[in-house]
Amino acid sequence: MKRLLIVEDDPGLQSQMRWCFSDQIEVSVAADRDSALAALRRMEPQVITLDLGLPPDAGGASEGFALLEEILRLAPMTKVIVVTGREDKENAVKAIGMGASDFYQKPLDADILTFVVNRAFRLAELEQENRELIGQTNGASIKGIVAASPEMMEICRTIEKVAPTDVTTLITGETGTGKELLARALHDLSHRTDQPFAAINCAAIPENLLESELFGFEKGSFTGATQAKKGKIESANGGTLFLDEIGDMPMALQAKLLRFLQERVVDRVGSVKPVPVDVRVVCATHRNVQELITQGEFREDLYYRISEITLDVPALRERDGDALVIAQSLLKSLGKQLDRQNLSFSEDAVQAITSYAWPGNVREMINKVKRAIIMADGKRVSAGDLQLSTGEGEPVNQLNLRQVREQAEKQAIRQALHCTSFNMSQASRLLGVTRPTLYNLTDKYRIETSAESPAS
Ligand SMILES: Nc1ncnc2c1ncn2[C@@H]1O[C@H](COP(=O)(O)OP(=O)(O)OP(=O)(O)O)[C@@H](O)[C@H]1O
Repeated sequence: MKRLLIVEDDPGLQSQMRWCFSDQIEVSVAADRDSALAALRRMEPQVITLDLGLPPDAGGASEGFALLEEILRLAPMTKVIVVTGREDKENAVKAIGMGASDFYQKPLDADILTFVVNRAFRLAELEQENRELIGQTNGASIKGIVAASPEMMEICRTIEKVAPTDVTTLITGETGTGKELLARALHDLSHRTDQPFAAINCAAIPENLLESELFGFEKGSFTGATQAKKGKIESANGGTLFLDEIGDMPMALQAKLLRFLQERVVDRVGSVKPVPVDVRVVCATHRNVQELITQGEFREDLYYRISEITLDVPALRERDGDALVIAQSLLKSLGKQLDRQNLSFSEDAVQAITSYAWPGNVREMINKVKRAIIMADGKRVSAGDLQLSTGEGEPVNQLNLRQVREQAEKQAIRQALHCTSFNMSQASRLLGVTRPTLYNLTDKYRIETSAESPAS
């Protein structure tokens, strides 16, 4: 059923708008922020029309913007159409920038309003279908990337599309989220795969050495330069150059890098003869580049050059289901390396892995799992071995009770399956449901029912 929420404080307009929609659409009306949020939680509308001028700031737009932000935080998939006055173009543009999907200008025109709302419903429907399709494809198909979440599936699919092209790609995300791994995947899946992949960490090399590391130098160009040396860019010729922590590159070098990206020639330090180089450039940073630009620490023109495509890698805690599949995969691979095979996680470990926030992401997980493999007594790895507490996760920022219940159900099912080594009969007994019910639930939540890691 299509569900529309109209947020409008003018009773006359409320009823006029209501009349525009057929019986096929369930319409609710809210006149202020609190009742709009209550309706959002209760009915989960796919589309909301939002008058920006709400009380107590009916003449301005501050209350409308605050509500828009809150709606998109709680239910980011909602299509919000902002309603503004005829002269209010600036606010409409600002709202679109914040994530509203469309805008509509008063006075009311029933035909245009129905058209805009129907278009938003269609968009919501297509996005939902797309999410379902992504959910049906199992696991990440890219070698070395373990993932189960729709977020990472989408990233893998983008990587597959982008890899064969030469577009300069910027990968952003917290430390340890797998940015370098994805950069390597871009290289491996490209026609450059047999050529070099040269990586350089711009934050790890002192400023005065970075230039010669990147661009190389000629013999005698500075004290100690007893012979000429190729830089990283040249050594990546034919292949891929990975510039890690690009946000930390000093301003002076940013200018030189920009010149290289525009002209595709390298000027070695101390040389007057530019060398042509053919590389595909992939950059990564954990820093907020927009902020760096505002603070004058990063060149805006360079940003546009390096971000022809941007991949935002979500933190591990934001990826539904990834923590457990990655932990399982690490237990297997690191267990083999450390000669402690056939280990499994205990129930409290599974619980702790799914509820911990993983601030250091996969890198932190690698350290914790490695430690746990060494510390575990017997065949079971406990939450204590992982140095994790077994406290319950707080259901913060959840939309409503249904969402909290679904998260809890998914977590309990995954836990039961892992604890019983994917024996459906035992898992269903553990959960107090019948086997068919468990199958229905694993289908509903698209939970893996075999021990096979969904991707590797
Ligand atoms: N989805 C994943 N599946 C398997 N291993 C992963 C995954 N994501 C990250 N890793 C592993 O975690 C470690 C950290 O990943 P990586 O170095 O790519 O992160 P990063 O985002 O580049 O980190 P930093 O910003 O600190 O450089 C690597 O050993 C990588 O192989």
